[in-house]
Amino acid sequence: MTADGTDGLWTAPLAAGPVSATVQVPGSKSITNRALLLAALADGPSTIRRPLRSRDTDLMLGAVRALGTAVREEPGAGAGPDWVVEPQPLRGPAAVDCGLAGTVMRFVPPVAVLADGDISFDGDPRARERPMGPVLEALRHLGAGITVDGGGPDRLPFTVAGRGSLPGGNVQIDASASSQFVSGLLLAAPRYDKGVDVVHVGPPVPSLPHIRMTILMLRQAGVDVEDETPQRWRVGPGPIRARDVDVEPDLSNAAPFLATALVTGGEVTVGGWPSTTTQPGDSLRDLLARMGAECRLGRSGLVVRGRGRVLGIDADLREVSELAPTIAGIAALADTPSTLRGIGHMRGHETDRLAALATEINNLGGDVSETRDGLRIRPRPLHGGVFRTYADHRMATTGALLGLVVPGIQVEDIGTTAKTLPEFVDLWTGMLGGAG
Ligand SMILES: O=C(O)C1=C[C@@H](OP(=O)(O)O)[C@@H](O)[C@H](O)C1
Ligand SMILES: C=C(OP(=O)(O)O)C(=O)O
Repeated sequence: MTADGTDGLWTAPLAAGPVSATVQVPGSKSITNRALLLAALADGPSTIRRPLRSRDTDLMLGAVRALGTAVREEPGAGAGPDWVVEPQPLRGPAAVDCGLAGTVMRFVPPVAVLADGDISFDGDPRARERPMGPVLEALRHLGAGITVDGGGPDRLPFTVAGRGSLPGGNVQIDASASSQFVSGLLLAAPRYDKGVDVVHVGPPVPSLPHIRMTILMLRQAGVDVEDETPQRWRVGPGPIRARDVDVEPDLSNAAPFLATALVTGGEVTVGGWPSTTTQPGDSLRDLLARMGAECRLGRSGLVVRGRGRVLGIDADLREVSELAPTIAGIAALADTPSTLRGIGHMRGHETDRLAALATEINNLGGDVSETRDGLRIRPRPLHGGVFRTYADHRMATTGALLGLVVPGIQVEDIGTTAKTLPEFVDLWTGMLGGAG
């Protein structure tokens, strides 16, 4: 069933005027899923406060529980319960459903090698196409036994033969398709006999802030991590200390809400914006300012104000590709052209996001072309129509953003936002309730 309960199409609400609102976005997917995994590997119980509840985090919860970890809910300060995680010896056999979650498919196999039995992995049809090879090759090199079901290329579905331990050590990896390949190895590495020494060899690694997030969370858990040499990360063996984690709001999920201020000439505040963070969404302050907004970080949160003009941008988004669909949506509504670069790896995300954005914006009358590693966007007046989403939460929120100012946009499968933000429709319509 879809949000409108009828034909699978959600009529995106048009903003009646400049939108003025304050929005609280739920917790970060990336922090929640790292915290869950580290808690499952830790030396004692811990609490995750204000975790994100969404499809991706439920899948990670399912994965750690399948491996034997006890997780119970407890009333907390957030909208939903906190999670109390009690690590247990990791056990197999078990089956892990990755859904379409990159964090589950890339972070859990390096942990599954530590279980005492076979752990099988599968996911959505699209998950079977997402890049996995370098992770499986690296794990085999570090001593793991992994068989791809059906004997095909290194993709889902596959089975990890958990043997209770892994030698670990030195490994080279091409992480140009996803930073998650590196993060996954680093998160499990303290529990390997020799830790790991990972060297990236290949074209640049995307989404480096997410690797910095991994390193920070490991260090906060008392793990020895060296990252002084570019493209090289070393994690020493040793305990992962149990620690309670407060999950920050998901700053990437804040993007379409803040973009609303820019494209409607209004003012939107996202509460609880951290003063320092490893989340790539913090770059919105710079990106939205370059596109014409005024951004102010204060006690109430991040305040973004539109000033009537929306400027195109020439930006390398390699480090912050989670923001690219929103930036592309703003660019399609701008007064001047944009070039988005450094995001070729987005062809391996929930869908081929470069193709999807170009196709769907062009279907509304836009002029977007794909380049080798990005998009060129020449603004043109858009018209209504169906905006297809390809099971991609960020396509869905981009369709909603365009629909604020282009009458008659219908977003297909708005429910796909449940991947990281099940409350999207409520938050969106709540935000517009304040439109003047
Ligand atoms: O480690 C993480 O939590 C993530 C890393 C990034 O992946 P890529 O490096 O594949 O872009 C990001 O796009 C994804 O949404 C979350
Ligand atoms: C790329 C994304 O997700 P995943 O963690 O599945 O890679 C994303 O959320 O934009």
